[in-house]
Amino acid sequence: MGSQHEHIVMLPFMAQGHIIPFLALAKQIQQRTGFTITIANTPLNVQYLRTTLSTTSNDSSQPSIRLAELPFCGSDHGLPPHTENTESLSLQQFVTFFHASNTLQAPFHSLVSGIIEKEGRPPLCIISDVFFGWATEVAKSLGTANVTFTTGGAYGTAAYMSLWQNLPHRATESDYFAVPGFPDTCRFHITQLHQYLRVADGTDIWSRYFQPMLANSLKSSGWLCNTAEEIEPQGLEIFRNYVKLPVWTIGPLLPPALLNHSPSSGSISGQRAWKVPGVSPEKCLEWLDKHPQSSVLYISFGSQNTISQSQMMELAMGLEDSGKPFIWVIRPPVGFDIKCEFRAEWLPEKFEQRMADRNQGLIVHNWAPQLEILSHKSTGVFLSHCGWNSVMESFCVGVPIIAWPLAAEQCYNSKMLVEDMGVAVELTRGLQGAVVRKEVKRVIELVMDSEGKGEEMKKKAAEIGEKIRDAMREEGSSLKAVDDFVSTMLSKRQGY
Ligand SMILES: O=c1ccn([C@@H]2O[C@H](COP(=O)(O)OP(=O)(O)O[C@H]3O[C@H](CO)[C@@H](O)[C@H](O)[C@H]3O)[C@@H](O)[C@H]2O)c(=O)[nH]1
Repeated sequence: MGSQHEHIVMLPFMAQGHIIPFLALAKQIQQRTGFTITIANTPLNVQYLRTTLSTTSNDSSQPSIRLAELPFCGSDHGLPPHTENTESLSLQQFVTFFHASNTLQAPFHSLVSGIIEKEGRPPLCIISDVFFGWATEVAKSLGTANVTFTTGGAYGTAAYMSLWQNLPHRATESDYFAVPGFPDTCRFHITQLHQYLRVADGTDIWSRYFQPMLANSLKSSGWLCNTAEEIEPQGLEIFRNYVKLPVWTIGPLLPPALLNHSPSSGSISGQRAWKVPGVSPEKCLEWLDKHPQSSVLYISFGSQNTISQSQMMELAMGLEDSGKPFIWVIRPPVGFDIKCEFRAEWLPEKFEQRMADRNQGLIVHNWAPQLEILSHKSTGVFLSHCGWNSVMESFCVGVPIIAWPLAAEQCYNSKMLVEDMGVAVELTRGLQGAVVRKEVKRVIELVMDSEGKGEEMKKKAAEIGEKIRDAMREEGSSLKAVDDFVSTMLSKRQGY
């Protein structure tokens, strides 16, 4: 399709949950068009991208995905040195990091100018993260188009945008409230708002980042959304009505090995660079091999969230009481430096040893080979914070979810999974949410014991998995949307 010499520049936000789908999108477009793609990011993220590209790719398209470094120095903004990704942030550093990310605008402008100088014309378009609203200004000043990519789903992104753009929210604890853009029958609860959003009024430090960023991204030429028409039709209707711009549903962007996975094909392997040493994929897989089919609960709160120490204790006790096998990825609890070493005191006395002796639990520190674990036949349920990538990865292999949303749009993802899709049960929400060992045990048993609710959720997860595979097939809706997006950009080129 189109000219081989077209060039697209991509700018993901500096977070694993954003970089991973951006890279998958770059590969998808590159393979379908032969265009050159440049992914711009800060040096450490570029290093990760380079390693991932060299680990996972054995095709000749590689040289056409270029990586460009944008200078960024965390310590200039009061952040610890080498802070370039949300995975290394403590909770209170997030807002500083978000504001600091605005300083990438000037180097990004220079990068795109340099490309124009070299190639004699602007790139076909800039695909920028929803968190880099200023990319619309860069694109406009350099005579190219800007398309915003949300790495979340449609429902979650629409709720997130509407809630930040329609401040304040002053419902009382018992109150449900309407959210502009959502049907009146679809009410949200105050506990579904992150603590920052509950007090935001447009003048606070969080609103001062989010409001202009979202307003700017609504000035782009259109949106790419990491979902498929078949997965969340209502969410897409709400999202399209909200942004009032073309929306291409090009996802969910998952590794081909996961999309082609079947229960009989065994766990997939080697999909990503190893970010932080936790435990080797081999050790996880060996451990899983020792457990019966669908018997293991996998627990992870994604790449940037964690829970409180008291919640961690209750979760551990509930797990032990349930007797179910589990793999639990543990990041330091709230209040501890995110880079600090694992400490046994976060868990009940001798918990890790006891779980190992009984072969009940495997604790993984910081980062696990998630795709390998989810695609293993022994994994039956995922206790997840409901980051969109985790949700899609889980359904792709037919694994239902116990939801514990923590931040960003996760509460809205969870709401849709529980209320509209019936594919998750919510254990609790946020850092303030009550977690009691008895309830942990009850919910685990409800979902993991094969009769009734658990069985129904598993069936629904597998159905969504089928929809994902359909959308991502050659003639499927999502690949058609990629082609349509590229054709639209090519036909618009003359207009810029
Ligand atoms: O130990 C780990 C932890 C994570 N991952 C991978 O990292 C990604 C994490 O993405 P996601 O599940 O979406 O969670 P977050 O990292 O929290 O993602 C951020 O970005 C998402 C996409 O915009 C949002 O939906 C989330 O709310 C936001 O927190 C997934 O691909 C995981 O497979 C691993 O491989 N190993």
